[in-house]
Amino acid sequence: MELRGKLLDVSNLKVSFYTYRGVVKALNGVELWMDSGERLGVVGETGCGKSVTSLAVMRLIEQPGEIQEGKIIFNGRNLVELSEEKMNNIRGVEMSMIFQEPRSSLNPVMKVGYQIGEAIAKSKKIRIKNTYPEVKEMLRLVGLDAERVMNSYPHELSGGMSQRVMIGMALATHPKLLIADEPTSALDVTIQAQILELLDELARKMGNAVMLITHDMGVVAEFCDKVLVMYAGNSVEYASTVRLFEKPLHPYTGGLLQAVPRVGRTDELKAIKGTVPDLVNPPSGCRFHPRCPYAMDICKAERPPFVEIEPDHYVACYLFKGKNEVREDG
Ligand SMILES: Nc1ncnc2c1ncn2[C@@H]1O[C@H](COP(=O)(O)OP(=O)(O)OP(=O)(O)O)[C@@H](O)[C@H]1O
Repeated sequence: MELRGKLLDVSNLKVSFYTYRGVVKALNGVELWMDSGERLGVVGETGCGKSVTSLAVMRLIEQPGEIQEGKIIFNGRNLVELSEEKMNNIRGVEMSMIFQEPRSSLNPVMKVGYQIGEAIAKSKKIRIKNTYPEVKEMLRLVGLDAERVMNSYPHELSGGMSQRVMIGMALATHPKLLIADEPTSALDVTIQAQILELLDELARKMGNAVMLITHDMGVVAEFCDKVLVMYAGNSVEYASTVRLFEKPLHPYTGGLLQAVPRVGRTDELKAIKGTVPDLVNPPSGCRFHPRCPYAMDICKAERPPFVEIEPDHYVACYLFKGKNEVREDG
């Protein structure tokens, strides 16, 4: 099988959660890929499966959830098939993750320096006390007063400082991939910009790829090379950021972009009509069809495949076939 991304290539990823309400079919065949050093933005409305996708890539889906099908090829290995022991040597070493709530990922009763030291010790198989010079350097790199922060407990740090610590911890092992799940959503607006700038600078310096999960298209425009748009557990559009903003093809992407506020814009923001579907009983065929102004009979019957419409521009929509646009009323 030819890989679409040299670093990461996720295909037909299906994840379900077995709840008292029924089976939540959260991911319904997600397609996603990345090259080394690339930044991919993953966007879509709440509940579309962005977080579940990133957790699945880290193999962190827990009960009642389960990866049911698909491949996650990372650096030449299919993570779906790896033992937990092997996965443990990859997680936090070759790929790391940062979350929206930095403090919830830090251990409240351990000093920050020790926690970063632990991460480095694991990846280098050395003792924690031998990691301190590196810990200090990392804290300096993320713009913190190393001496002070090393000896602090998480509750002594502000939200922005904690996120800096998390970034330092995630990058201390020089991972090939950093997954950032809404890393700035819980922070003040001014701090958000600083954290993004820091991520940008460090990823550039260290050359790691970044998967950025966000609902903010402005952040995507600024930070990402490529964008994946998800809807109700499916990949619906993938393109370079420039191309996606210039020529969105999927009706859902069009709606998402129209919902972005822009300076100087006087027309009313058009949110996408309708609501996200219940994933216990998702719509048949294309899960977007009940909200789509262009829905045809086939959209209700069959799930559209994710196909390349023009070089490096993929869409899952029956309005487009191969390289010819066939939308008639758009
Ligand atoms: N532990 C769980 N148990 C049951 N359902 C879950 C669980 N975790 C996620 N889901 C379901 O999986 C779907 C995808 O959720 P996910 O958190 O990935 O969405 P998201 O796109 O990241 O949303 P948000 O932007 O709100 O973070 C949702 O329908 C959600 O309810």
